[in-house]
Amino acid sequence: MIIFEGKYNEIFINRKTVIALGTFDGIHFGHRKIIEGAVKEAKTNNLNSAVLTFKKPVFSYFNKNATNYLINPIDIKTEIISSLGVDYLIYVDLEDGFINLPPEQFLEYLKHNLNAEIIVCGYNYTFGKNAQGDIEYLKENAEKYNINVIVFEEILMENLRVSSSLIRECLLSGDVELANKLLGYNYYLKGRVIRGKSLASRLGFATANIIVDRNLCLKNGVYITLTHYKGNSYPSITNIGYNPTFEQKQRVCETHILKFEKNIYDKIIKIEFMKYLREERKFNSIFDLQSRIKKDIKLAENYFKI
Ligand SMILES: Cc1cc2nc3c(=O)[nH]c(=O)nc-3n(C[C@H](O)[C@H](O)[C@H](O)COP(=O)(O)O)c2cc1C
Ligand SMILES: Nc1ncnc2c1ncn2[C@@H]1O[C@H](COP(=O)(O)OP(=O)(O)O)[C@@H](O)[C@H]1O
Repeated sequence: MIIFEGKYNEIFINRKTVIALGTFDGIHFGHRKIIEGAVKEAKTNNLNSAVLTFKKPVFSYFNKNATNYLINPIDIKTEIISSLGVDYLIYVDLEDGFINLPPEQFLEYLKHNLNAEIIVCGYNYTFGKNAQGDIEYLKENAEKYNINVIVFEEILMENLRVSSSLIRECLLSGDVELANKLLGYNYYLKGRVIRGKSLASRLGFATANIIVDRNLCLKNGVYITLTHYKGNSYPSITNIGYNPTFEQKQRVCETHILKFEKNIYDKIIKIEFMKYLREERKFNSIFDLQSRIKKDIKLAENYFKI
């Protein structure tokens, strides 16, 4: 997969493309249908598949005070899109006027810069200045540019409409199980293990720490998780937040891997979130924190039946 990023008017693709359009935060079940649709259409018509998207949701660009808006960190978004067999991934900057393009210039851009033959999007896709462009506009006007439009209908799961905003709500309220169902995969984070406060010897539990974006829409607290390291997966327990007991400044994701004793500093780990257990709390002493973590570990052992 070739990745383009930056100013929209500096991006050019020579080959003819089928382009999936959307913000695709979460790359949930519905998003994957759209992207897989573009890949399939490209194969059938001997074209190249592309995804035109952004690194963060458009509303976070308009509302500079927005927090906790992001489902996927960017490397994970890229990884999932790549796994779907896409040829070109285009991350357009939100800062340089792209989202304010009048609808006809948007179509012109798709044709002249990105060589679009077919565009694929979801039923509620909007684009351009003040979201003036919608599916109706595309259907009526794309023909002038020799572009075919394929629209995917909404997807329901347990009578709920699968959407990024519903998944954000689930993750922010601790309902990881429902978020995982709607995503169609278990929510995960990935990162390089860094050095922390080196409290394991005092606390009795080693924790592998990775830095997380402060705007990830994942509720702070303790989770039952599955940690992947070097091709193996291990039951684990993870705290995400600011360690109020120690008044830490940085948001950290700390994982104690059960029945595991290895130095994994600087190694990449992947943490899959299975179940939210409790809020992060300020404890009066390390001893109190320690006995609560023992309880958390018991809960994880019961969950994994180990
Ligand atoms: C399962 C688990 C639960 C935790 N719960 C809390 C908590 O409620 N409050 C808190 O301040 N820190 C909590 N922590 C974080 C610990 O304070 C932190 O892991 C410890 O200070 C070690 O930090 P270090 O890895 O930087 O040395 C938890 C850690 C784990 C692994
Ligand atoms: N069961 C385990 N779970 C997580 N990390 C472990 C485990 N056993 C050993 N480690 C190692 O110990 C390190 C964490 O030790 P810790 O004293 O908590 O230090 P730090 O504060 O630097 O994270 C991890 O980064 C990892 O290399």
